[in-house]
Amino acid sequence: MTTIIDGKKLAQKINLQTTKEVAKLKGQGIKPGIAVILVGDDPASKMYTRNKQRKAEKLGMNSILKTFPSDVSQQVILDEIKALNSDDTINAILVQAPLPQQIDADVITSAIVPSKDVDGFHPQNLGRLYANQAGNYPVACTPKGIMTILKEYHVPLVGQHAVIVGRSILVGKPMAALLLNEDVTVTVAGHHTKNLASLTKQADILIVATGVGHLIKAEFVKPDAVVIDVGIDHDDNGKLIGDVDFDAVKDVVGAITPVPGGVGPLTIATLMQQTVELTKWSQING
Ligand SMILES: NC(=O)C1=CN([C@@H]2O[C@H](COP(=O)(O)OP(=O)(O)OC[C@H]3O[C@@H](n4cnc5c(N)ncnc54)[C@H](OP(=O)(O)O)[C@@H]3O)[C@@H](O)[C@H]2O)C=CC1
Ligand SMILES: Nc1nc(=O)c2c([nH]1)NC[C@@H]1CN(c3ccc(C(=O)N[C@@H](CCC(=O)O)C(=O)O)cc3)C=[N+]21
Repeated sequence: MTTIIDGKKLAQKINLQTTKEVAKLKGQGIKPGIAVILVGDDPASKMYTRNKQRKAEKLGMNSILKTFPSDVSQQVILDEIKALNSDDTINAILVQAPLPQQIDADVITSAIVPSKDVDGFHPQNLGRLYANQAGNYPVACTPKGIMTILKEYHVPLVGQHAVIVGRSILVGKPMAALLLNEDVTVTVAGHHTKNLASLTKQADILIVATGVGHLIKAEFVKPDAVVIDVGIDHDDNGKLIGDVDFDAVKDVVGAITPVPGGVGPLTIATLMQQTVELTKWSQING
């Protein structure tokens, strides 16, 4: 029997813990705050940022959304980040990807103070993750949420082979580091990878984050593998689909995340959880 991983249920469990943490901080006169910067008017990005805002408010946090037109200059965004960096009511800053061409994502990423970098994109935070440093620092929410899934479902990690398809700073690279830090053997594939199916078929844990709808078919997976589908795409009828052909793959593998209702809800729940963590760490570090 294939386990269909219930991301919504797990997200609710995390949100409940977050609500309790927020209440505790409230007793100390502290309210966690998150700021989201959205550039342009892509409808999907708008919807996600609105969802994040609503969730933050529901959990009792401060949430502000700063929107800018798609032709905004890089300097305007940098000035906004500077203001948020020194705003004591804001503990977490997220700049929604993708950014328009005139803005250099690397410059933006490095401008966010590492202690408010809720996406874990800042080179200092990424470096600490890759070095497997002890201590408190933020990690990209989607990979961190996937680790929560793997642990909740008691997926064996040590010595297992994970194949990650996709190598972005948002998902693939931090995912690889998190798994390496847990003694998993990791292979990372991208669009140049030869014989993708023969590679993914070797995976005990297969994590796919490409944005190519239904890239992974039944012949790409090993029986009993654990399949984590990060991708968000739409089919010809506008229906939301993942990177994995769910109906074809689900009967072959041991466990699988659906889209929707898998990784997505965990990303949002982890974002909120990490906003609270950043708030607590800022109290410790002053
Ligand atoms: N559910 C959730 O919570 C989240 C979902 N997403 C979704 O996940 C997907 C990926 O996001 P993100 O990482 O930001 O995307 P990017 O576009 O930044 O990266 C996509 C990656 O996929 C690789 N890729 C593309 N096509 C292929 C292919 N045919 N075979 C193998 N590899 C391929 C690319 O390889 P190369 O580098 O070689 O070009 C690249 O590394 C998107 O659909 C996004 O919407 C993202 C974040 C959170
Ligand atoms: N700086 C930055 N950080 C991000 O984490 C980030 C980003 N930029 N840009 C875009 C991607 C995409 N992303 C998603 C989050 C939640 C769902 C989600 O909740 N999905 C629901 C479905 C929602 C629907 O119905 O469309 C689900 O899968 O169940 C999806 C995608 C975060 N991203």
